[in-house]
Amino acid sequence: MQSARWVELVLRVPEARVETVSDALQALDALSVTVEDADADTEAEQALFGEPGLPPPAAGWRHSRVAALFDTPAQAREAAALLQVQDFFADSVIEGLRPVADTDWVRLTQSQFEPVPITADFWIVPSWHEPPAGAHTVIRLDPGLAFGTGTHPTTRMCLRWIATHGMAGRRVLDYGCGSGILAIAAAKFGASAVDAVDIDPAAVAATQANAAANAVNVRAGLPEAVNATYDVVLANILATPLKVLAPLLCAQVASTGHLVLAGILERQADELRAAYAPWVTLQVHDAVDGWILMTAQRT
Ligand SMILES: C[S@@+](CC[C@H](N)C(=O)[O-])C[C@H]1O[C@@H](n2cnc3c(N)ncnc32)[C@H](O)[C@@H]1O
Repeated sequence: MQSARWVELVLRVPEARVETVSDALQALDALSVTVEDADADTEAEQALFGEPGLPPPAAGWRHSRVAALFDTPAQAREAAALLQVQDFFADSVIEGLRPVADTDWVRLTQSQFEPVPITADFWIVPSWHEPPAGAHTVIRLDPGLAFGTGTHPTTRMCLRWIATHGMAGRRVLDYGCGSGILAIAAAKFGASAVDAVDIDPAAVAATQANAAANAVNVRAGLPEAVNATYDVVLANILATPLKVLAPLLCAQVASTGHLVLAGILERQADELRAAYAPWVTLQVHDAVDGWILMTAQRT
């Protein structure tokens, strides 16, 4: 059994008061203050993020659960008593105190990232795990700043496509590379040259580091760096940017080359097909958890 190391004071606070209450908790010597959606997983839950390029539907949650960490229960109770007599606290509620165990945070985080199977013998394996028996192709990847640890269905579908479509000798472009996972997979499966680009410089740096850690050759850079055509162009972004990028991505697919698109929801298949129709005929190749993989081959 782990003993309680700290205590958390938990409050329910309306949107307009979150900043004031958080500031007051800091002033009352809280070690940390965290804010989450108090209505999460209920009918009252509201999305805060819109589609890319569109404004968010709301600036903040209607009600927040504010949790302030204190060293001792006495400090937490004293903070609660002081807050309760403030005018700005009138429409907030004290939900209670809860003990916080002294956890091994590194181990806890690591335990949430297990090896991910893509096919029977192709696995994504965090550096602190031994590769499973029978894993002939392994990408070593730790959760980091960039998207793409192999756990998201869109990434897994792209990886499965790469693993089952013979990359040997092919020139591959990973457009929107994130962690570089697709580029690294293409290189591991024998691609002769792999370029990876992203608008986010942190993703470019992550791709370079991850490629080096996996001992593969990937040329990573910003999108402006691309001026060639490829046998395979992979882009796991989202439907809206994919539609905008249609002419550019199609221009990068060589004759008889493949275009592989992910980040698309099932209901968006027709819009994507229409956006790419002037150049290629997209087809749904795979589907996982409401996401689809769309592919096309240039003639
Ligand atoms: C969903 S992540 C995919 C990462 C990785 N390729 C994977 O499959 O897991 C999308 C990436 O595309 C990048 N991105 C978004 N819009 C882009 C654009 N217009 N041009 C290039 N990269 C873009 C983002 O910065 C992000 O790293």
